[in-house]
Amino acid sequence: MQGRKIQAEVLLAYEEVFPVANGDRQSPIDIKTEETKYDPSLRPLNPNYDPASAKIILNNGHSTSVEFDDTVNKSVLTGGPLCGTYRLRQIHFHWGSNDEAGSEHAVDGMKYAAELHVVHWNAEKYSSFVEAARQSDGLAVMAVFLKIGECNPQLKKITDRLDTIRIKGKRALFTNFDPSCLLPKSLDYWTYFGSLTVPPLLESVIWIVLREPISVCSEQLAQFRSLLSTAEDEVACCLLRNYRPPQPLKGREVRRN
Ligand SMILES: CC[C@H](CNC(=O)c1ccc(S(N)(=O)=O)cc1)c1ccc2[nH]ccc2c1
Ligand SMILES: [Zn+2]
Repeated sequence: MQGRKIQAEVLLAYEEVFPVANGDRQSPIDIKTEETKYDPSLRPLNPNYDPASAKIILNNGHSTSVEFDDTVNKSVLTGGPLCGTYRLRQIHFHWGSNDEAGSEHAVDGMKYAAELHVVHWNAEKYSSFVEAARQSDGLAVMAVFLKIGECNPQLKKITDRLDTIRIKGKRALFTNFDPSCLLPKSLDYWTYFGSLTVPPLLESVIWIVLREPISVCSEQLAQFRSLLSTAEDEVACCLLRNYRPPQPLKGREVRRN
């Protein structure tokens, strides 16, 4: 019982530091497909990425990300639920300590093995990512579920580089990469208003969750788990899981195209 008491106290402290953690539009959520609403005004998604925008692959201690040059409108997302042009900033992944869980969003209570996030910001209205991250329509994140199955040859371009960035803070050149290669055939989606799923949990994200998953094999997930959450001078600790559990919907609507 002692453990539970401490855990509750830690959780309380966390919510005191990040009151928004209890906000009205927190992410991720469990998408109850029967309650989603078809919206004929939703347009097709139109990702348009230039592989030359890819710059580096990074281990930031809580995930691995590929960072893109977001100083010009070279790689953008338009269409879908979005008004205007959202500029690609980075992609990153969430996974679990085993193949049974690891995605952040769930579908009718079911979790996938992992989840890819493609992060964009509203460069039409705001002058930087950090400024956009404080606005209710500042960010647009496309989420793609990773389902256990065949090894994914496109994902291999990323998992094959993870051994060069095992330690937190490590980065390596990573260019000539178009993240569209990680998208499923169908770009059908659900969309809702939410937040970052990592502190500072800012409520500035228009979420676009693709309905069709892509494949990943156990060996590729094991490579993600072998990343370290610790820096050079610290005792090595593997990044076994980095997903936030689903948060209360608080009356929000989830629309589908
Ligand atoms: C504004 C926060 C940001 C760091 N965090 C992120 O970029 C981020 C992006 C996406 C997601 S998810 N899982 O929801 O897709 C979670 C976190 C960030 C970026 C630059 C900064 N410079 C100073 C502070 C600072 C904070
Ligand atoms: Zn994420």
